[in-house]
Amino acid sequence: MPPEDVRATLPDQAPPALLLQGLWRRFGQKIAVAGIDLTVPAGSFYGLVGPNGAGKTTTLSMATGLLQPDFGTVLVHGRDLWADPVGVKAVLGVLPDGVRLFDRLTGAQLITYAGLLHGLDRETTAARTADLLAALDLAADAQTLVVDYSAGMTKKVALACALVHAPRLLVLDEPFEAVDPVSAANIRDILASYVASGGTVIVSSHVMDLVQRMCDHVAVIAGGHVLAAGTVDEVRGDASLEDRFVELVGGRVGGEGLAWLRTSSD
Ligand SMILES: Nc1ncnc2c1ncn2[C@@H]1O[C@H](COP(=O)(O)OP(=O)(O)OP(=O)(O)O)[C@@H](O)[C@H]1O
Repeated sequence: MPPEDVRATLPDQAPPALLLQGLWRRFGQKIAVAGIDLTVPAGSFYGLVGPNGAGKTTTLSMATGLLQPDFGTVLVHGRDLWADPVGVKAVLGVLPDGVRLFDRLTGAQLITYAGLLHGLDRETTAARTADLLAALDLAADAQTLVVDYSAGMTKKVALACALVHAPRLLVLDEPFEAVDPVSAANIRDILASYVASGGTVIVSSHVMDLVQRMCDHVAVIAGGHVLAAGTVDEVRGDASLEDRFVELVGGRVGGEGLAWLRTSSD
């Protein structure tokens, strides 16, 4: 068979889980995101790293339907998010930064609410809520109001809400912030098995070591631009991800400043 006929018999290549094309966003005079292009392959565990104020949260907010871009397109598994936000959000799980939750509900009620909102039936929602509370070590606090949760518990219950409908793409902004090491390890296991079963995770983090160990792809962004993107090995080369990050981003200021802060007089 000639090669072109062979190609015709192959299924179309699956689109990436997330494709960002030419995303821009300005807040007043501040350009937070200045033309970001990113391809997140389906089935990847993708890290998004960058210094404070780099534009990570703004990018992820635009990628998940929380913030309208000034320009650019967002395709989730080939579907235009901003053309069909309701349809696309059905396959999307989001843990936004600085989550505002209905915190007068208990943890169990909040996860149940998220499940029902996504159209799950009551039985499935109840079973998944119990599973998630156990997996995230929240079962003992299932009947506690979320307003009385600690920062880490709040993060975990928000993650449960992002997972309850078994999305195809999970977008997590700083999921490990304020979370204790045991819970973090449990969350990493949950995410690793989710990816192994075909799901895609994109996660922002400031912890380079974690991203290097956990993710297979990474993008470094600063000043609203992508500085480097690809597999973790491609981006870091022979260095650690942390060293490569510092090399790309710069900004080390040395220890000479703040002389007034030194307590010794000599
Ligand atoms: N609602 C807003 N109004 C005005 N400026 C904003 C707003 N949101 C973000 N910015 C600005 O846009 C830039 C990018 O912010 P963003 O929160 O996306 O950064 P980030 O990479 O997530 O930072 P961090 O790592 O500190 O969380 C910053 O300069 C920030 O001050």
